[in-house]
Amino acid sequence: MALSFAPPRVPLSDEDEGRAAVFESTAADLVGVAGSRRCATTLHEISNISPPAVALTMVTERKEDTDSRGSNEEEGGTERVRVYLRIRPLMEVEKEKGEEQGCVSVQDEETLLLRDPRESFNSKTPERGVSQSVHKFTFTQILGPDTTQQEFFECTMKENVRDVLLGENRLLYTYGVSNSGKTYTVQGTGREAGLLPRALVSIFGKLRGRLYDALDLKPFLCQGVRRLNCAEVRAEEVRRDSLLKEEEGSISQNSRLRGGASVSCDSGIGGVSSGSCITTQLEDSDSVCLDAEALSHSGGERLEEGVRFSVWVSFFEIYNEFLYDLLEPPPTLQSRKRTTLRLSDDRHGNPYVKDLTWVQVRSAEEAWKVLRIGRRNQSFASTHLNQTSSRSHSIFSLRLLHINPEGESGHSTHTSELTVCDLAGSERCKDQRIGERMKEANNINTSLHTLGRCITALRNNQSNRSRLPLVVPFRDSKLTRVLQGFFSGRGHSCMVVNINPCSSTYDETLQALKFSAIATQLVHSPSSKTHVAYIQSLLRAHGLQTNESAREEGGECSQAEEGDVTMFDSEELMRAIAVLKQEVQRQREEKEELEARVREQVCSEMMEVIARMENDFSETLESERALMEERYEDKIKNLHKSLKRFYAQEIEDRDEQIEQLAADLRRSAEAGSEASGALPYPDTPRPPRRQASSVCSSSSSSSSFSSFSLAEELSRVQAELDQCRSELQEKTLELRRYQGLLSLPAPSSTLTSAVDRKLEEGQRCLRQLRLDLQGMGRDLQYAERACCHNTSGERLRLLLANTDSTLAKQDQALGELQNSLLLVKMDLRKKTDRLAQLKATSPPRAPPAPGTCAKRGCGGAELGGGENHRPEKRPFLRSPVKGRVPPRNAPTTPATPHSRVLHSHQRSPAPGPAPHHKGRGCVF
Ligand SMILES: Nc1ncnc2c1ncn2[C@@H]1O[C@H](COP(=O)(O)OP(=O)(O)OP(=O)(O)O)[C@@H](O)[C@H]1O
Repeated sequence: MALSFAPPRVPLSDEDEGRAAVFESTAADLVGVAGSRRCATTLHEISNISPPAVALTMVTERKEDTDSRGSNEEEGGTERVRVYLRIRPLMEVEKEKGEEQGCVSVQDEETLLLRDPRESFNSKTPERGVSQSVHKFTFTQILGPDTTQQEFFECTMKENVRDVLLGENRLLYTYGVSNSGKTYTVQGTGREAGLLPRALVSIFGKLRGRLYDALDLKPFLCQGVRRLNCAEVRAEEVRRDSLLKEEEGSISQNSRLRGGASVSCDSGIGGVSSGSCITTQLEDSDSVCLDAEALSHSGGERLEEGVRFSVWVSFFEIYNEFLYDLLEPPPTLQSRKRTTLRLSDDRHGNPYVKDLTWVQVRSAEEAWKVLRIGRRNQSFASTHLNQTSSRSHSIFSLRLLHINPEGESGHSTHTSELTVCDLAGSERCKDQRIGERMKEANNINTSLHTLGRCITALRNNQSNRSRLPLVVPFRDSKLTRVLQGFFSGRGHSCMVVNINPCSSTYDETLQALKFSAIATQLVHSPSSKTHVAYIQSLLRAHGLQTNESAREEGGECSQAEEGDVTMFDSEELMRAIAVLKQEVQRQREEKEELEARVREQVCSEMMEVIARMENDFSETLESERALMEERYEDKIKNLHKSLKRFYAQEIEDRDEQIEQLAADLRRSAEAGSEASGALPYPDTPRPPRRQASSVCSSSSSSSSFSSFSLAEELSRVQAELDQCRSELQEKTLELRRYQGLLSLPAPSSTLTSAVDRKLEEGQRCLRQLRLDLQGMGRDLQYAERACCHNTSGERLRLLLANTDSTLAKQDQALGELQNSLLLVKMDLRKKTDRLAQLKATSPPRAPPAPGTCAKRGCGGAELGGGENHRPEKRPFLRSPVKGRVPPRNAPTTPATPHSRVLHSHQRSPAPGPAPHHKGRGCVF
């Protein structure tokens, strides 16, 4: 087994450290809570109001005191609970069993490392997914297996003894797994006396010559009873009994146990003889060897002159949640049942054991004998872990009565107490197979668990002062009730954790250490004495004077610093309560104000944060928007470019077509001029206007009317117009030919002039049409631009309306043109009639010369002939909008292509190939 204070002899190799996780189960980091600024501030505030009560009836060497406490003193005067760890050595038997697996190693004086052994429950059920883990614990001090009892006493108990002599209350309790050495630590064996006998020797060594004569105690008790609590009153009774029956037995007159049991105290053996080592022989098999001289002179404190002491001891156990007085005689055969004791609260609310026997002792030996008697009555049993396992929690208490018979205010008293608690060892219930042992184990574990809960709750209350304090479950077990006072400000506690390094009890050891890790975080509760000074200062601050302060002013020595609230009479207490209520009210108001301020600040900060967030958000949005805009600009540009390209191509194609048509036109015109008798109608088939407009209408019925269809329509219209123009030109030429052929009489010249007028009108209309077409071209370009820049339907609709109106105008112009042509036709018919009349009246003419239009009846004979009389049967010019000339009396309805589509529910004719017009026989 490797255990030392130097760097651990079983160090973790690099490899190990890499593999094994270290769980810091200690409060090393949280220890700061104890000395945290908040805690320190709180206590500092209290100490401002109420300066710490200066001790007692003793003059102490404070410097040394402070030095010796060293780092345990936290800032602000708060002291951390001291937790010592003692590791017992492995026994030979245990070594033979292979219990030594190096699971316990000491890193330094304060740090312990536990590494899971192979067979431990912890390694089988990995914690946080780590199969083998190392646990780290920190303690006030770690004492290894080589530590002697004397060293351990010096380290742990000596300070407690000094404090008790100074008038403080102290508790030392041992905690650990069964068979870990708790009883050995407290009581010791053979020459290895434990803490308790050493403490007794130390105390009595200090009190040598200062013990109060028991017979003289009576007047003091009468005077000082006001200052004693119930337990002390009980002690007084014991004392009285003892005095009344002093002649009984061989026990010395002031050493009598209640209930008849007596301790035979042979002063010849037990006397504290100066100088050498003494041995108190209690039983043949048991002896304790103490260096009394060394112990009695080990402290640096100096007792105050004139103060005398009276020492009382008690010893009881908590077995299966029942309290038994260990100084009571064991049950006889007749009365097998042990008497149980009850717990009560004194008038200050402090629990005490009712009817407990207190024995006044005058020497360490007497006290030790009392302890040994009690130990005889204690419950021990053999378990699988320990041959003499304690089955109960045993509590040994020593009370010091500080008496100052020559004090200025008469007999002043003060009580201090040293309690040493040897807790029963925790163990696994399943290991106990006997019913009684199992029950004991259950009760032991339950009470230890409650102790753990109390310490955890205390720790939480100390570390989270802003929250509502948790209820500390002291009442859940007898053990915690008995020890309650030491955790609530009546005194300080100190814990000794015992462990054995056996691997078989590793899991229990780990649990015990985890519990102790919580205890290391505890801070001692402020002394209840400070309440007295606090109340006094409060009353003084409110201009109220207590009797105590009046006495002080009268030159009397104050006892307030030593006393508790009982030193105030009821009136003073009522005043103090009223003042405290006011104080509570004031603090509540302050708190509310503070809360309101904090809320306001939080609100304003939140608003700022929200405003900042809003700004950031809007900036982000803005940048996003700019980015999007940029992106869409690019997209629009690209679209614009591609549209431009597309329409440029379209326009190019159209221009080509126009050029082609123009070329065709020129060719046909040339052909027409060459062959004057040729038919005046062009052969080029032309899609009917109506169909074109229907196609246009059908395309316009689509909601996504595109400019492409407009362009198509436009090109189609343009083609038609070109065709019309060419036909018109042809007809004009034909007319001129007719004019040339006819030598009209004078009255006919008026007719021809009218025809000319009409023709001019037709030409004007054509010009107008051309202009409209140009306008449409412009609109088309504008539409293209609109498509590139703004594709909104509204603008398209506007363009469409413009185009429609242009088309309507065009239709109208065409209609007018048609009318004009009809008039021309009528005139021509009249002319023909006139010619026929003229022919009939005039002499026959010579046959027409070759080359004239005999084929088409251009000659006079033909003109009057019936078979070739087609001109009057057919229209002179096909209407570009077939059937679109409304009847004269037809109602005026919107007739634009777009409006037709919008206002009509008739299906548009399906777009198809333009019907081929068969010659000039087409009827409009
Ligand atoms: N520091 C030590 N040095 C030598 N032996 C020790 C030490 N500590 C304990 N032992 C021995 O270990 C054995 C068990 O010790 P002890 O009875 O004190 O354990 P325990 O914790 O009180 O057990 P239980 O809780 O069951 O009562 C005893 O034989 C004791 O002498």
